[in-house]
Amino acid sequence: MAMSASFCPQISHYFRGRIAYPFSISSPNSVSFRAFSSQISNASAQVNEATRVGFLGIGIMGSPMAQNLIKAGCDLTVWNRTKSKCDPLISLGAKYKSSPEEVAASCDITFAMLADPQSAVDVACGKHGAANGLGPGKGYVDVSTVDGATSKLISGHVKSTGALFLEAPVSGSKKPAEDGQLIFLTAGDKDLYETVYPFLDVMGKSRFYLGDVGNGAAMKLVVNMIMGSMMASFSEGLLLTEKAGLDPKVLVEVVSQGAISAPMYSTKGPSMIQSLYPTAFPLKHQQKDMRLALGLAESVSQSTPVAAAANELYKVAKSHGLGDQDFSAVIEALKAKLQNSSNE
Ligand SMILES: NC(=O)C1=CN([C@@H]2O[C@H](COP(=O)(O)OP(=O)(O)OC[C@H]3O[C@@H](n4cnc5c(N)ncnc54)[C@H](OP(=O)(O)O)[C@@H]3O)[C@@H](O)[C@H]2O)C=CC1
Ligand SMILES: O=CC(=O)O
Repeated sequence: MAMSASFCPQISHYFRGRIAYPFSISSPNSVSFRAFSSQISNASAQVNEATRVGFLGIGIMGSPMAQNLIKAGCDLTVWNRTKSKCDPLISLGAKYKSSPEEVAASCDITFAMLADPQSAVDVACGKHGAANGLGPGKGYVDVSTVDGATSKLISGHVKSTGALFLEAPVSGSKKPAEDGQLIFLTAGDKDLYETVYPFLDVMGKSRFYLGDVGNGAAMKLVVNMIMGSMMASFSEGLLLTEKAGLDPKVLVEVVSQGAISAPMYSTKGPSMIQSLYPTAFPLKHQQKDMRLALGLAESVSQSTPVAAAANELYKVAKSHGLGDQDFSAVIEALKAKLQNSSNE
């Protein structure tokens, strides 16, 4: 889907003290909407403390996001499949309910941060799922990374109750989640976007409103497709440096000073050199995102050979039991390939 965007800072305007940039995006496939981007500061984020907020899915991302909502003074109710992960939040003042349905029934706005499409659908639409507790005047905000079709399915269930729906996947990992520095890629009910943006501002540093449900999911998948390919390529570079008799630590330094510098190389490179992969973004989720991004590309008949090759590496890494390690462990799949070819 070839898109053209015109970015017009000269018509930027202040939006409740935050810098906001409206800009138009049109696509030959008939998508035409006004995207809205806003850069924000957590310090100025003001939440309505009377709003009852729910949070479903207390994993690597959900836990710090929920913690930031509590710190901002939110009346927060949490649920997680594995209840023990809620305990630290309960000790910080969160309430607990024993099903997504009960959380949604007792809250005005419910956020969900689930692993993948299946869990996002189960939690929203399954037995005792959130949709059973939703109704007019309520909102459901799914911040999980899923594909557009899944998001539309969840939206349909939510909206059939009379509630509003917003998809809002995030770019940014464990540390940005802890620091309230996530980037929200939202789409769906604009009224709900207007209601929840103060809560997004507590958890993030910027937000984009991208129009119809599916556009936020698609943007997130494109970003993660690029990220997955970058990490696979960086892994090849680290191993090639070593094979060529050079110091990979110097490669990390050289890369950090040039045009291809990216925080991910500087933060993950040193531990990758030591074969350490402390989990910030689980490899199984990166492979899920590559798979969903390839599905998106297929749906618009775009060839993505680089991402397809990278996806194969993530699949190999997963098959070696590395799914719960950080996605930088993809380098181990390349090491295994090198080992196999040197044995031949
Ligand atoms: N980690 C990262 O850097 C980032 C992750 N994301 C995306 O955010 C989402 C969450 O990621 P993250 O927090 O890292 O992942 P985790 O694996 O740490 O957490 C996943 C969450 O989903 C829950 N879950 C999984 N399966 C089910 C199920 N069948 N029914 C109910 N709940 C289920 C887990 O519950 P339980 O605790 O019981 O297992 C847990 O709360 C993913 O979509 C990921 O792609 C987006 C940006 C960055
Ligand atoms: O989805 C992962 C991220 O770092 O963003």
